[in-house]
Amino acid sequence: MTRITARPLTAEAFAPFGEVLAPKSATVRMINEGRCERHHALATVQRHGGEAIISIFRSQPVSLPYDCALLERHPLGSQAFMPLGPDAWLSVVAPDEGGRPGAPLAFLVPAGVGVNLRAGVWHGVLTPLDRAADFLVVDRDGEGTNLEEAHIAPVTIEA
Ligand SMILES: NC(=O)N[C@@H](O)C(=O)O
Ligand code: NI
Repeated sequence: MTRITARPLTAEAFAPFGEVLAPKSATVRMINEGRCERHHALATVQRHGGEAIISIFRSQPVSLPYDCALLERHPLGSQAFMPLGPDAWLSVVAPDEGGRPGAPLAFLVPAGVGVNLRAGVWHGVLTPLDRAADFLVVDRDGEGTNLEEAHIAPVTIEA
């Protein structure tokens, strides 16, 4: 079975798949009479028709080593995950190769950091680590099929 190691999340490494959602000095706009930093437009909500919605995902965890055998993508819209709790979590993504996922990559996402997956990006379903967790999720709802799943040869993700 293929084994991969979860790697630290960086904006550069994640750029082919989406954006990192974390305070970023380059985007700061001072608002509220100077009392608040607005970290502006860290990512864009993509949607083809339908509407952008905000949900909370209350997910059971996984633990490393984790066997990932199912990836999915949302062709009609982006999907952003922002943890509401104090824990680090795992984001699994993969390039597209002729309509199927290529070799997955696993990113360790620090506590308090989120990601926005661009429309059509292959990813593993939400994977909190070791403890159940709540995530704020911004994605697209509406007409059309916005979920495509791909069963892959299991990949074991290690710390
Ligand atoms: N299916 C669903 O809403 N969740 C997945 O898209 C996921 O990425 O967790
Ligand atoms: Ni998804």
